[in-house]
Amino acid sequence: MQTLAVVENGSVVIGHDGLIKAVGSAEIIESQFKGATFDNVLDASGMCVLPGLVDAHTHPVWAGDRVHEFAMKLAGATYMEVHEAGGGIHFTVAHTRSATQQHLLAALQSRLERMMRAGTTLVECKSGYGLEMDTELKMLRVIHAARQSLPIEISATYCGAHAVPKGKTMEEATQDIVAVQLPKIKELMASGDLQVDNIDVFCEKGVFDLNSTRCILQAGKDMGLNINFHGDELHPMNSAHLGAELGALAISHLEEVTDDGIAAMANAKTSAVLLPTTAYILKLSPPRARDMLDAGVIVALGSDFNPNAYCCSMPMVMHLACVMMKMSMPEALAASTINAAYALNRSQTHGSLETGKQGDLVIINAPRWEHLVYQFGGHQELIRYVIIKGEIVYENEKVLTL
Ligand SMILES: N=CN[C@@H](CCC(=O)O)C(=O)O
Ligand SMILES: [Zn+2]
Repeated sequence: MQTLAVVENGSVVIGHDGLIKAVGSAEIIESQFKGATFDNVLDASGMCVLPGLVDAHTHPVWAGDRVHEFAMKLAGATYMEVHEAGGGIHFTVAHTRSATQQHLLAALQSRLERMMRAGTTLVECKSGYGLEMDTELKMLRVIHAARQSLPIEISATYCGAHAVPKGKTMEEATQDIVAVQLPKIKELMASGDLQVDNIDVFCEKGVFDLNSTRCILQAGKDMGLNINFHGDELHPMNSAHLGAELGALAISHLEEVTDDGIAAMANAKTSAVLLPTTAYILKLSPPRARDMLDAGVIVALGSDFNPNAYCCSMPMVMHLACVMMKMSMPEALAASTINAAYALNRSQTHGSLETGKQGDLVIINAPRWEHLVYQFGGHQELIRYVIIKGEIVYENEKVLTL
């Protein structure tokens, strides 16, 4: 992760199938493609071409913002105090349950477009503000519809165990998920009505304990979903051990992971999806990225976009990861591209500029790629083009000239 393969004076060729046909020295590629005709040629002289960014953790389908709770937290309330008082996830659940599918889709599309303008070309999107079958399905359908209407690529996650719904015990909620919700999702996946990739649980004191988490994740795995869950965020829960044991692809947060948990994840090749925005907003001690990297854990990053952490920008996440979690800029970029693709089981096709992979690019108007991390909040002026499968999905004519 420390050594990125930076090509000076490079070219990249993307075919009509959206895949990279060649990448490397411009001189070699020019002679290789002599006489070829191209639909479009972009002159990126003086600019940098990076792989499209991958956001490995978001909650982008919801109604009702929580700006009032931001004020409460600034005044000293903790995340769990707000949650236990019926706010937090419960507030968003009430608003999302009563929102129409159409309203949720319009909100999701505008958030995804915002992410795309910040360079994200592949994003994980969770359900989890329904906590009962109808609303969870409504959210998954909205994610499915966004996938069909926008070029940004989506990895969909069922997160019906995001909180214990009001009026149910944890055991009852677990039973409902395993015996009612997951079988229905399985049926809709089989008929092609839904495409769900991952299963998630918020494994936390006062939410889902280790046993319930195990039971839900195992049931999801049995129907072919990748395990990708919230663990060891506010309290050490042994989530890392559980994830390693179940063959989880990813565990998010991990602010409170133990040394043993880190070793178990490294051994099992379970990636850590670290979310600096959450630690920043909730004033948590930042996840121990350095210890994880030193132990050989596959570290990825995500924006954690949700009504608690309203951030759509992976460049800002990379900056925070460097400053708060002591990651280097190359590590932050690898964590937001190839490693984030790994967390979503897409590293064979996404996350780097290699022949045969998908032609997803971010082109910035700066002489060094590091500007994308360094210019905090400056991505709107820096990003010149965003390209997905060889198509320009965002073009910004107002880029700054340095
Ligand atoms: N920790 C649990 N879930 C989210 C927060 C969701 C919310 O507060 O609405 C997270 O990843 O930070
Ligand atoms: Zn989350």
